[in-house]
Amino acid sequence: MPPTPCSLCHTARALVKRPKTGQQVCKDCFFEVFETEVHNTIVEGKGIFERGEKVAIGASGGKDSTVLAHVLSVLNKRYHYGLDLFLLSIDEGITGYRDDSLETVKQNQIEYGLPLKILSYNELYGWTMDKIVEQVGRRNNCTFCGVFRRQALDRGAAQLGVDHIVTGHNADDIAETVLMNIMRGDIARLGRCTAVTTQSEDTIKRSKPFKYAYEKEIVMYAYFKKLTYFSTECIYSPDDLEAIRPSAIVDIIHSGESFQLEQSVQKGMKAMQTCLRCGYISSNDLCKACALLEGLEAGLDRSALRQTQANSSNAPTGHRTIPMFERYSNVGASQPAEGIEKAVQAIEIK
Ligand SMILES: Nc1ncnc2c1ncn2[C@@H]1O[C@H](COP(=O)(O)OP(=O)(O)OP(=O)(O)O)[C@@H](O)[C@H]1O
Repeated sequence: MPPTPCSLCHTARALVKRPKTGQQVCKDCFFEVFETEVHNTIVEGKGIFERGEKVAIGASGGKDSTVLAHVLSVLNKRYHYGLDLFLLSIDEGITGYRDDSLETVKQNQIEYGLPLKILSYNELYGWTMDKIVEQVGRRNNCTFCGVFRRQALDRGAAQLGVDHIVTGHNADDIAETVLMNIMRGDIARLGRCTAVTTQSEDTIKRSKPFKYAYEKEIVMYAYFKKLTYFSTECIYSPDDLEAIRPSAIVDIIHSGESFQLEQSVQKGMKAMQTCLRCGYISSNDLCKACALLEGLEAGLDRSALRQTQANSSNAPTGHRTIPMFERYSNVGASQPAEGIEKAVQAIEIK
């Protein structure tokens, strides 16, 4: 059988079938469409960046944030965005996982020539995830990690004097979040989770340039570009987390986008304030991280999760606390794993 020609350039041999469109394309055209689609997401509407903006890339060393760092560096030069890019990594303190992935980020720092800042949970909260899991067990540890990471990224950005954080959340992640919010009936989050950029008063701007990028295509891009990334799943993630995957990813995102929040519902939603104890943005007297930390410090196990009603501005004597949040306090990278190779080979046209 003669080789299939690329459906875009019609000259080179098609090497892959795009998971997003089914088009059979050559490697160069795949790179080109992938990068152009990310650029389109970035410039759509008002655009997510402002010229000269300082932007921190949330860098975990995994495929998504590694490809994001690479593609943003490329697009920044190609389209003259004029961005000042940084890598920002949060070290959750997970032995045998984050310590290894941080080595990958350090390699990316050299490869992309971007400054890197690492901020650890230990430094910020006095707790590592290893210690938290020892105390609360594995079942609910993701709640602690998620709350702590969100705030740690904001604090790391503030220390860098950066006003904008971009993360590698992809279309599959967003589709999953849309479904979870529909199932939970969480209208407020449903409204927010499909936005490319989110920012409320006093919070650091967050954007997801990979909103429409399929996870499989991100993996393909990393594989064909031979990027250095870390491909192990978090050792504390529950086994069934990704067992159910939606197929019509973009359709789900679009259905989430079309949900409109009635004004009467919006009025009933809690107003944001700042945490009485650490000054971070919060909808309660204490932010979630301070409330969780108080439970941990009190020696509680899984019930620490329910201790979110604490509301005193003073922490109990002897408890560790989080430093005050100040926006402008301190202005101042492995081979693809076998599994990934197999996944790419499955969609490669032989
Ligand atoms: N420890 C971290 N430090 C900095 N940013 C992080 C960290 N963990 C996650 N992020 C950011 O949040 C995004 C989504 O994180 P998630 O845990 O869902 O990882 P993922 O889908 O495996 O992404 P990746 O492949 O980049 O690890 C990442 O792409 C990255 O931008």
